[in-house]
Amino acid sequence: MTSALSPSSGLPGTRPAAAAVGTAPEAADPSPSGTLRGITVEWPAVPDTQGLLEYLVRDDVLCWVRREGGLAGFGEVARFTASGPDRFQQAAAWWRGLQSGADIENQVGGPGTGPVAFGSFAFSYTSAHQSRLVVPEVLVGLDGDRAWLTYLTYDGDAHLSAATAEAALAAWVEEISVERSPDPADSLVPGQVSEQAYMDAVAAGVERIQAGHLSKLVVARDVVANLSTPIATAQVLRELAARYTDCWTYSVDGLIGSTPEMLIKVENNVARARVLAGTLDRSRTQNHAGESDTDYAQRVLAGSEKQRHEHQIAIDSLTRKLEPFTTAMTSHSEPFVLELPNVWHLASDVSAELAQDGGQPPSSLELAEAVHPTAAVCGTPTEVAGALIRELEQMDRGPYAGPVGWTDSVGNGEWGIALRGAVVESPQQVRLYAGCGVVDGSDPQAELAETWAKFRPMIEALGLRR
Ligand SMILES: C=C(O[C@@H]1C=C(C(=O)O)C=C[C@H]1O)C(=O)O
Repeated sequence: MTSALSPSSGLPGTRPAAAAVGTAPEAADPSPSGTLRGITVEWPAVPDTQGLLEYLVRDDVLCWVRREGGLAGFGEVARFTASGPDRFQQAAAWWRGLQSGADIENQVGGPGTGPVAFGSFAFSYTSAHQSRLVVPEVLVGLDGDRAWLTYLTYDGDAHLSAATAEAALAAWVEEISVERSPDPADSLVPGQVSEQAYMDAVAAGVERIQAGHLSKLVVARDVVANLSTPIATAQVLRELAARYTDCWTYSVDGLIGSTPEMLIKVENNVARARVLAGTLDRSRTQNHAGESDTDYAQRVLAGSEKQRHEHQIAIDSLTRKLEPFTTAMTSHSEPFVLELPNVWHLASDVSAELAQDGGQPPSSLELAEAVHPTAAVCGTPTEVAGALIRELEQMDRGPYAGPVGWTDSVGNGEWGIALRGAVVESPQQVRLYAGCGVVDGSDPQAELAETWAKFRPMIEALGLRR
């Protein structure tokens, strides 16, 4: 297990582009010097037309965006990295420590105001990948008609006001990242898990399920995009956010994507989750004459014993892990069909009142740790599935299928599951990940096809073809 801590003095606009996820963490630094100071002010200047998408202009933007709302962060005043089984607890302790000495004037209040950390956590406690929390210097937040701007600094002489916050933001967005056009020389090549290896792993998973070792397993693979010119991350994020409006578009330090699955959201003592399991590729289902798309998806997904079984396993795993933290929990009695541009999913929304243990409800980060990994991305039982994933996939998932999102200083936050995404390993190399739930009766060829449907959002946003 390792951990590293580093601050940055962060004059507005002076930091280089954020390191890609695949690179080594910055050298450990003892602690940020001085006091973290900050201000959150109302921000009436967010444009009506595209909302937060207007701020996805730099490749190093930190973001969490859905339907024009969410958070966009610039620069960096502090970061924490860790790996191993304690990565969540270490990150939570560091985050609490950072707050305890901070001097913040929060004129707005509510989730996402005051200091915010964006984060991404490795799927596995065995992963070499560094989980991280990154605290931006400037943050723009938009939630319905509430918009705010936060400016943080370790500079004891900095004047904190709406005007200086605005100037700090202006300095960051002055320099806009270049766009790129698709190039015929761009290519998509097999990653660590070839198509054949993937199908073999699915078949082996089905055998173990039939032998009674477990009831569900999620098997994933990767493909690599080799780009002839550097990726234009901001452009990719804007495309994802504009197209996948029901998803949460994320960007944390080179981990980018648009996830349809909410692991856990905490807002004022209420926790919510969106559980997905059960998938139908929309591109393969053109001919269902006489039946509407929705009826067709409803019949094939909700009407399928196999899909419902897989879905129920995923819900049970979440509710079982969430239950100890709650006083009441509700979920749809029937899953609904979530329509995305690439696929339909069977979906269930869960919401729960959080228990106030000694006056303090659990934070979003604590809950993310408690519920990760759900059966939607690992399997059931968790330990058996986790060990089998390591044995069969033979790849380090890194941050794929781990929690990605943000937390504020009072524990509100949103942690999605890092799906339908990619890791920018270098400006011209991007690794995409996708996986499928395997149960008794799963067909390796069909699961392979489903991974292509799940790669599609990133493939298209990168301007590639299969
Ligand atoms: C594992 C992924 O997706 C998960 C698996 C699903 C399934 O098998 O039906 C559906 C949604 C997600 O919970 C992925 O997108 O990589």
